[in-house]
Amino acid sequence: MIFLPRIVRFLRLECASVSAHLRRVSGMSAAKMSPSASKRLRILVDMDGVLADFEGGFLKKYRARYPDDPYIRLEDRRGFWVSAQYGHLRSDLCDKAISIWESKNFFIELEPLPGAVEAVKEMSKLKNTDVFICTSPINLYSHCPYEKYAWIEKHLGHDFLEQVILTRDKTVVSADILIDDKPDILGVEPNPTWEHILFTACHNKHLPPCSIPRRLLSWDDDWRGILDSKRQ
Ligand SMILES: Cc1cn([C@H]2C[C@H](OP(=O)(O)O)[C@@H](CO)O2)c(=O)[nH]c1=O
Ligand SMILES: [Mg+2]
Repeated sequence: MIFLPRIVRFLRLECASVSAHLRRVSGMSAAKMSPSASKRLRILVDMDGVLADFEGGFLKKYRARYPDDPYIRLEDRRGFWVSAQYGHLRSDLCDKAISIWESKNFFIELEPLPGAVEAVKEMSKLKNTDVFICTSPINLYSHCPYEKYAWIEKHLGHDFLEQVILTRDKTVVSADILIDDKPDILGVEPNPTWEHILFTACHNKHLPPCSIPRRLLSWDDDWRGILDSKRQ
């Protein structure tokens, strides 16, 4: 009986060194291997342009509805607001562009961006990691908020509905990271708690590096490394 505490201590030390060894050989993140060793992270993941292909879905439906009007190829997109660039092309095209995302079924029918669903599912399973979808609805609320929830249920599962934050002002939400394709995320809070990671999209890929935050080029890029860098 007197040896029991020693045996327990020995086993604890052995477990710790085996775990450190496994981490070294597998290259696994600290979060996954050792929950107590790393900081808990709260991650906000934007929806349109990060999980759902807003730009691709828009162009497809715009061309189908207005086949005789000019359009902007995805490689020629500049600036976050689609309607602004269409309005510059020809003034009546601004309203035509808006009519696309104000239509029923626009948001629910958006395709997931490559790797997005897999990445968010994996991220949400990491130890010490809370993942929320943080998305802004359009003000015409007849379809968009409902369809955003329906999209999340369809692609990420019913349980993910617990993780949804609908807000027009992301600066008031507190988190460690916000992954978002909008270059300027402004609101009433001048100093949001999160670091903005700019998710590359057709409309922002030409911005000069000095004017923007850290980037995630796609879901194939090293999002795990970005999370780990915030746990230190
Ligand atoms: C009007 C417009 C909206 N959106 C997206 C951004 C918002 O979603 P999200 O916050 O998930 O990125 C939503 C409402 O503005 O539609 C664009 O991405 N480009 C546009 O031009
Ligand atoms: Mg977005």
